[in-house]
Amino acid sequence: MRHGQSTTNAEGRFTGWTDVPLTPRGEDETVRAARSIAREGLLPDVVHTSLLRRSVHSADLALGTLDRLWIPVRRSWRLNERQYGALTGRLKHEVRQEAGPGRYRHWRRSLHGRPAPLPADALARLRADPRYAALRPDAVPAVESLADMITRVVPYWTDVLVPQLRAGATVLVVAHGNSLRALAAVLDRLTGDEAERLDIPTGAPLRHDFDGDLRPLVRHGTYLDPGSAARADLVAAEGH
Ligand SMILES: O=C(O)[C@@H](CO)OP(=O)(O)O
Repeated sequence: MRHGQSTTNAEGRFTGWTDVPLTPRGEDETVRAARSIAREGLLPDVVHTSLLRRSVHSADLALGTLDRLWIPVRRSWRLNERQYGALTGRLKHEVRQEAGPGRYRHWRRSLHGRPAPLPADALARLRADPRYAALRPDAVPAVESLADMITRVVPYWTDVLVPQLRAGATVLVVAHGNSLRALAAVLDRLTGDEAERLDIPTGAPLRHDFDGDLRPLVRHGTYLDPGSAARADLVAAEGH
């Protein structure tokens, strides 16, 4: 599940690694999402979040609603949102207007598109953030493409999520639009075109069941709430 709506989502800004809170609507989305998880009988045995508060808080709200605040939690920078570099904090509609629809789409959704990097002072501040202290400084990126994100997410899938799934656990990942696109690219074995067309709405649980070889039974998974596909189209249209 992607976190609930954040303050910068509501403003229509690129967010990336900026640590912004949820809006009241985002909190509400997350509680509703947890209710659909409960209706589906999918009580998680373990939860994973990024190091950003919109993911952490969404997971807490969901687990609180499910009365599962006690389950093991693992947080990782590998699940953080994509580093959007110089686009961080910018209004999407302004960027689209300045750069044109083709470049905007290339930067936002293509496999290899990378905008300009984060300015040096902003990168230095991020690298000094105590939450990234255990990382090699160059692991905190100045900008990332979706392909870079896939490289970042693969070890988490292989070393952390796969062993839990193999052990039969129901695993809840509460992360971000682009870290979840990267995870979907890995587990659904998406082509570049498919990854480019994938948009993930906030607070919409997406269910994946796997066979013994960890291949998804339903490619692309199934949204618990049937209205989620229409909400994904709204994400695609952001900035238009
Ligand atoms: O701003 C961001 O970090 C992401 C998610 O909110 O935006 P986009 O959907 O445009 O990749």
